[in-house]
Amino acid sequence: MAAAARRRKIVAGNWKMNKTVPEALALVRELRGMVASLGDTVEVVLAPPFVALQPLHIALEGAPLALAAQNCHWESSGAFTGEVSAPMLVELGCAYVIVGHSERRQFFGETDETVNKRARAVKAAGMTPIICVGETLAEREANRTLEVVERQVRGALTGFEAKDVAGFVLAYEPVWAIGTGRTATSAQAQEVHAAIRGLLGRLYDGETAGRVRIQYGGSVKPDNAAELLGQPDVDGALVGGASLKAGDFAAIVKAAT
Ligand SMILES: O=C(CO)COP(=O)(O)O
Repeated sequence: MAAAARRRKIVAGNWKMNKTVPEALALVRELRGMVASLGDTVEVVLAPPFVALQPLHIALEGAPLALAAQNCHWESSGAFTGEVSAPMLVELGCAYVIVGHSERRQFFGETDETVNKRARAVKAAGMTPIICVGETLAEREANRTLEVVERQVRGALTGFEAKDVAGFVLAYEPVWAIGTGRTATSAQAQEVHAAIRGLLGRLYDGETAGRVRIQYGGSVKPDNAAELLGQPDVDGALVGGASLKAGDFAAIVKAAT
């Protein structure tokens, strides 16, 4: 597809609930040099825990590494003990916010509706949502993968216009591949990515569908990244475990160049 050439690959490290602030700073010190030497053909994003955002924002000044938060609330302020809002994250230098990660859907009651509300708050604050979708093993085995993923994409994008969506990042993360070492094959990933892009074409238009970047996530490692990232509709990776080691993460970024 001609549009693929216009999509700059995006590799993001989702650190989940890992790394204290000193550990986060140490990892970034190692990563900075490794990633800088790879040029700017790939956009590189780090999603540390909330508490490390401010220190990393300072540490990353001038570095070609963007920051993402792992979640945010949909209200901009108020009586929501323990929550963090989108305007607060902008202040800390976040360009992206991950919304709807399967761990949040599984453990924290996230629904298609709340994912949509969070994505709206992210957009309203001037950041870009990285919207996660993906089926469970039971859903895949019941041949419901595309139905589930399409429902999640439609739900997350409710109320958005084409001009908003064109800049969004979606992440296809099959739940059975997350943290299991069991990666989707490149063919399985490409099938779902192409289906998502087809849906975007139906919901909006071909131009918009051609611009949305769709990451794959789920046990992406240095030894499988090139194969996955070589698929025509795979525009990057959302990396969990392997993003906690500078050498592994840099190798995955390199595979995207
Ligand atoms: O959930 C993920 C990224 O958001 C993937 O995690 P792993 O790379 O550890 O499988």
